[in-house]
Amino acid sequence: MAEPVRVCITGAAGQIGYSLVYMVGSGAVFGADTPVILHLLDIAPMMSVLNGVCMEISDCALPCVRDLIPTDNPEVAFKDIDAAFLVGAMPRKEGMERKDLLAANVKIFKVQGEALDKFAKKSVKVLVVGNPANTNALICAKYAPSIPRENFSAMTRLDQNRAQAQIAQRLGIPVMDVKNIIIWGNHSSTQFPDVRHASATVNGQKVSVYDAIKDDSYLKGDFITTVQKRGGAVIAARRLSSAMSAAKAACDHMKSIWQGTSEGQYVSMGVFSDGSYNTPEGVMFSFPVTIKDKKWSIVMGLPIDDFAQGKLDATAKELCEERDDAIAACQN
Ligand SMILES: NC(=O)C1=CN([C@@H]2O[C@H](COP(=O)(O)OP(=O)(O)OC[C@H]3O[C@@H](n4cnc5c(N)ncnc54)[C@H](O)[C@@H]3O)[C@@H](O)[C@H]2O)C=CC1
Ligand SMILES: O=C([O-])CC(=O)C(=O)O
Repeated sequence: MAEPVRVCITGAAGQIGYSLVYMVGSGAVFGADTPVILHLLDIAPMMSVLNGVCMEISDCALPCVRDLIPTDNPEVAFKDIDAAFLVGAMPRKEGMERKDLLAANVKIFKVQGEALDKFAKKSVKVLVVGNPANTNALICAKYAPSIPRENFSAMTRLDQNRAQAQIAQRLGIPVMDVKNIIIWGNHSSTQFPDVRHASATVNGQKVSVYDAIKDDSYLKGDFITTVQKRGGAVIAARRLSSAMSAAKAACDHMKSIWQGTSEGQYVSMGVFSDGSYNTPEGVMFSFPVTIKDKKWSIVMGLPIDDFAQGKLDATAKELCEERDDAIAACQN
């Protein structure tokens, strides 16, 4: 068996945590032959619930789980970790936008950035899930200056999965036959789910999604708004935000980092913008990326038409506003 990977999951006593701890423990992310030591962080009042989660994980008798470390102490949670899923944060309720969570959540990511800086391995890969995810990831990285900023990313994989599922359902094909849908920008209702470069395999033939769907007004209208508003639709239906699908997407995201992307395929994640595609440098912008040896590269050279450029500009503007609000909130 390989060397154990130390993995921290924050908010481990919460909704997403309940699915995520199991999925990571089952070997779905780091591989069925890789043992994991799970560092599970939550706040002090949740320790009894967290102990219950640990009892259940133990009762699952998962071969990959080498050890469980439940704690309310960030030093213990982040000590020498290789990977972190930063989930612990307040979820939104009906009627809120994700950015309404900024004031409540951003300081958590400041404190956790400082703790990662002190205690985690410098090679740690940090995935931020807690909302507003892009801006929380930016703040977390800012307060962890000794860790390369490329090691931080924000989750838009749930949006990618949602978009892929919508297209597959519309075409009546399996989800795996839809490839390379892109989520640009913020994990918010300004995100741009883009199928212009995506392909679908229909009746054994690989064609562009545009040619397969043959409905421009759907692809530029209802498709985009359905994906943008899917989180809100789940909240309206469940009275709780997406949890199982969020945990699955977090696993997909970290697995892409750990195991790389396959030839010809890209995935979307919020990463530091270097100004590519005329986006504002330094915000955490969701781009299509390929990954090799745990390092991501933005897919370059995709043509952007006027419609797409308008969408990119709108989500970029929102990210700049969130960044400014978050930096101000951290100084109070
Ligand atoms: N990026 C994405 O695609 C998605 C993001 N989310 C976000 O994920 C976050 C968590 O969602 P749920 O699990 O549904 O919420 P939840 O309320 O069920 O669980 C959150 C857990 O985090 C804990 N927590 C709070 N402050 C903490 C801290 N400082 N350190 C450690 N743990 C802390 C809470 O005690 C709680 O157990 C929310 O912000 C939600 O909006 C949810 C779905 C998708
Ligand atoms: O919508 C929410 O607040 C939770 C979330 O981020 C999602 O489901 O995409």
